Amino acid sequence: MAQALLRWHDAHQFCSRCGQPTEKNVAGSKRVCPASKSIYYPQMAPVVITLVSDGTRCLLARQSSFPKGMYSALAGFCDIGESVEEAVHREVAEEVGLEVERLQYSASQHWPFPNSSLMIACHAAVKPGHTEIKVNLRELEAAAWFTHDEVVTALKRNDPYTQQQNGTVPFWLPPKLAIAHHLIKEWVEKSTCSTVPA
Ligand SMILES: NC(=O)C1=CN([C@@H]2O[C@H](COP(=O)(O)OP(=O)(O)OC[C@H]3O[C@@H](n4cnc5c(N)ncnc54)[C@H](O)[C@@H]3O)[C@@H](O)[C@H]2O)C=CC1
Repeated sequence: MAQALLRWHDAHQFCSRCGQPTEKNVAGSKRVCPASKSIYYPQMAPVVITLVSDGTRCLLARQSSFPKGMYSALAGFCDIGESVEEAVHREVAEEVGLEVERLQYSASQHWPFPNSSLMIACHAAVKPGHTEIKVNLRELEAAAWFTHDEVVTALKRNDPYTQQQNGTVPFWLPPKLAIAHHLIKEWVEKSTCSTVPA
């Protein structure tokens, strides 16, 4: 978190109104422009991350920039004016063409990479009978439904690169520090898909 704050100070040394240098306050919680009197506060971008389930399987996806074999839950930045619920519906529809319902908040996390984001993690159920994935190839490389057993096995893979066979890295999941890991583990442990209220 400290690094994220230092990066923000570094990138906000000048006033965007008048171009004059800004000054950091003693606590480092804001910057002030002595010329225009403008005050600048560190910013965090809200991001929704959603684990979609069809009752027995969960949907995981990967971007081409991810390490080989790694799949995660669907994530995306909230647009201005959007609620968390609206962002979840829009992101899932945009990325995999599915409609979701019964959203359930799970947890949140500050994520400093590449800039400060507030990750808001939710579970959601796909509309019954409408599970066909249409991968948006501008955003994702692949997306698929994974069974409970497949996810349990993947969670146990700490170092997938040592387990590769014929040069193929097996399916693996984000590390423990990522909220995506928490969301997936929660789904496995509590069978969240079946406990989401009807
Ligand atoms: N902690 C975790 O478990 C996870 C964290 N993440 C983080 O969530 C964030 C969003 O994930 P993705 O959509 O996959 O990221 P992404 O990096 O693929 O960004 C998608 C698009 O959003 C745009 N964008 C970048 N910053 C923005 C901002 N502040 N506001 C609005 N749009 C912005 C970019 O131009 C890009 O086209 C990333 O920062 C990623 O690192 C993603 C998955 C898991």
